Amino acid sequence: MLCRTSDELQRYVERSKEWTKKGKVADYIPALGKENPDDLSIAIHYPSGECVSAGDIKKKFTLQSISKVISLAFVLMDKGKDFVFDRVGMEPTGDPFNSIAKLETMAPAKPLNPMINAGALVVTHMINGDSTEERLQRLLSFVQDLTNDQSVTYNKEVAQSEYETADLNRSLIYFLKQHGIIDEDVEQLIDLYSKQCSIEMNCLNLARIGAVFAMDGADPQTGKQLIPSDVSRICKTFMVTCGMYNASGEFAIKIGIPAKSGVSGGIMGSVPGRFGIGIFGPSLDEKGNSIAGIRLLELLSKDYQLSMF
Ligand SMILES: NC(=O)CC[C@H](N)C(=O)O
Repeated sequence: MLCRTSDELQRYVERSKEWTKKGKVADYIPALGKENPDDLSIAIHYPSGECVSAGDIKKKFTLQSISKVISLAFVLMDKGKDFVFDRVGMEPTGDPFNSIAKLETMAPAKPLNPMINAGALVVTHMINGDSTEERLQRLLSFVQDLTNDQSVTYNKEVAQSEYETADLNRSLIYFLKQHGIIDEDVEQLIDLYSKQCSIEMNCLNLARIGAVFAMDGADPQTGKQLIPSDVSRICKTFMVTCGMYNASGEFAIKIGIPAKSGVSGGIMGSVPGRFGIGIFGPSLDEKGNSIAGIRLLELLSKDYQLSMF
C-alpha cells in the first residue's frame, strides 16, 4: 500500500525527536539492544485506505507487548469470553508489566489482565492448535489478514534472544502451572510466546491493525469483519485501561486514545471511528514506553482533539 509522506507530520516528528535522548533502548532482550535510539517514525491509516507518514516507515520492528492485544482478540475468537475470562482478569495492576507480585496476593492466582506478561502468557497458552507450529501459523495468518500483508512473519534472532533470556517469564509460567491456570510444557509455551512477541512489521502495517480496531474489527478496505465488534471493543477497552502498562492512567488523561506499546518502541494507536496509528521509536522511558512516541501522540492529540474523553 502507498503511504504519502506528510510535511506536517514530519514537523511533529522533528519536535518530538529530542525526547529520544532522554530515554534508553531496551536491552534485557539482547537482540533489541541493537536498535538506533534516535529513530522515530509514524504512519496514520485512514479507513478510506489513505495513509500519511513521517520518518523511516519501512523500518521493521518486533511487536513485543503489542502482540498481546492481537493474541487476546484471537483467543476470544477461538474460545469465547467466558472461557478466557475464567483464566485471566479485567483489572489494571499499577505494577510493571513483568511483575509477579500480584499473582501471589490474589486468590485464585489468575493474572489480573491480559496485557501484563502473566496474563499474556495465559492467553498465548489458550491459542488453539495441535502443535506449537500450528498455533504460531494460525496466529501469523491472523496478523497477515489484519495487515493485509502476507509477508509478515516473526524475527528468528529476536525470538531466540528472548527465549534464551526469558527466565522471569518462565517463573511466571511455573507459578501459574502450580496454581492450575496453565497446563502446558514451560519451554513449549516460552517458545511460542517468544515467537509471538517477535512478530515483525513496519509502522504502516501497525497503523493498519490500529485502523481495524478503530473500525470495530472491520477490514478498512473490504469492510469484512476480521474481528467481531464485541471482541474489538473488549481489546480497545484493555488498551485504554492497561495498554501503556502502569502509565495507562496518565496516558488516558494526556492523550486519551486506546493504545498498546511494546518494549521494542512500537505503539499502536486506534482512534475510534477515525484512524489507526503506528509508531516506532525504540528509546524508552522508565516504564518501557517509547518516550518520543508518547510525546508525539501528545502533540497530535492536543492539536487534533483526538481524546475520546
Ligand atoms: N513490555 C513488553 O513489550 C514485554 C514483551 C517481552 N517479550 C517480554 O515478555 O518481556
